[in-house]
Amino acid sequence: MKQAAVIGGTGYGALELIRILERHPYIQISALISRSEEGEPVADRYPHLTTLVDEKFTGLNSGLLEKADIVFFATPAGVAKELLPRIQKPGVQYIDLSGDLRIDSPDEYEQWYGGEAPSEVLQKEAVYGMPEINSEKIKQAEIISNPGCFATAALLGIIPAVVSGKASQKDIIIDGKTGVSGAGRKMSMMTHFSETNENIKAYKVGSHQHTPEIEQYLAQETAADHPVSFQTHLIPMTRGIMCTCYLSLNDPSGLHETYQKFYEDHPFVRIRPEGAVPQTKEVYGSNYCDIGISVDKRTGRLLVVSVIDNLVKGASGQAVQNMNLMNGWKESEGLTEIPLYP
Ligand SMILES: NC(=O)C1=CN([C@@H]2O[C@H](COP(=O)(O)OP(=O)(O)OC[C@H]3O[C@@H](n4cnc5c(N)ncnc54)[C@H](OP(=O)(O)O)[C@@H]3O)[C@@H](O)[C@H]2O)C=CC1
Ligand SMILES: CC(=O)N[C@@H](CCC(=O)OP(=O)(O)O)C(=O)O
Repeated sequence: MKQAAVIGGTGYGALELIRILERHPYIQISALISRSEEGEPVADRYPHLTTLVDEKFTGLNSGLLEKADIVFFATPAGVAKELLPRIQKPGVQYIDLSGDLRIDSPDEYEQWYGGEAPSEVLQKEAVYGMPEINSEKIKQAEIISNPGCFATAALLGIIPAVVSGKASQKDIIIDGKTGVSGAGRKMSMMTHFSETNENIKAYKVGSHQHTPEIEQYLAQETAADHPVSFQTHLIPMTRGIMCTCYLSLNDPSGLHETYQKFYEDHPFVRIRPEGAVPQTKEVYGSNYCDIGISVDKRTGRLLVVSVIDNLVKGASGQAVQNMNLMNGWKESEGLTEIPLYP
């Protein structure tokens, strides 16, 4: 049994971690750390956890953090890069759900995230936690930089076609759509019911922070560097991300087999039958990324539709998948939840 602590205890990512970790066979939660609800019984604040979670939220300095073998940062960008070096202890594993450690170039970090880039030492120590492309490095890592939610759906959708050379890495278009829980629990006009209900809006036009992440890890897989066009839209639903990706085809033969082969050893990526496209509801509450591919013969383009639950495969589920690999446990331990339907 290992002890896990979660920092940022009252956010959606943390609450999703609690949901998964409470049923994980090798994990005991030793600390749920909150600045805003310190001392409060978790289940009083979040009644869906009644009779399931006995712990209280604690402060950062309660002493409980020191007992943890694994520390999750479910905090906004800017927190882990400051706090992690202050609490870091040898032998403890750290998994950051934020974007702090995902971008190699300090200039790019500052351009897309704002604020000062993390220290080079910390950034270099962190391994990008996308098990489908990086599992060997994850197994050796002590610090994991958990991928962004859109970046997860987009990269898993695009990589097999581009790495195999079946589609071009140039001129890729990614149309991303997300439910409102992607914005976290904090109040904002962006996610106000009246502003989102019966509405669709494009946001962060030309400035989404996952753009350099998608470009960087695509480049790492192919050794070629090309910009992508990436645009996000807010949809009136709670959970779910869909990335519809448009790529120019080089060779349409054997595409479906290429995708199946690429993910044959990866339990959380499911390739739909040829021509079929997945919907966000079909992965709701689960750690799956479902991918559908279709060839548009008229335009010579490949259409890839990739869906995830932003809080599971897009955040906390993928974080637990990484934790499993880091500890030599079965990759799917604690993550076998079947999607909720309808
Ligand atoms: N929501 C999603 O779908 C996804 C989120 N992420 C990333 O995961 C992280 C957590 O996201 P999410 O849970 O949605 O965010 P929330 O805004 O819901 O929660 C973040 C929590 O962090 C704590 N917090 C807020 N500000 C600070 C601060 N300045 N210092 C320390 N703690 C702070 C708060 O908890 P408390 O008051 O209890 O301390 C807050 O509830 C973010 O970096 C987010 O970008 C990544 C992928 C998907
Ligand atoms: C609706 C909404 O605002 N979604 C967020 C999701 C990304 C996120 O959570 O941020 P990280 O970069 O830390 O992963 C966004 O588009 O920025």
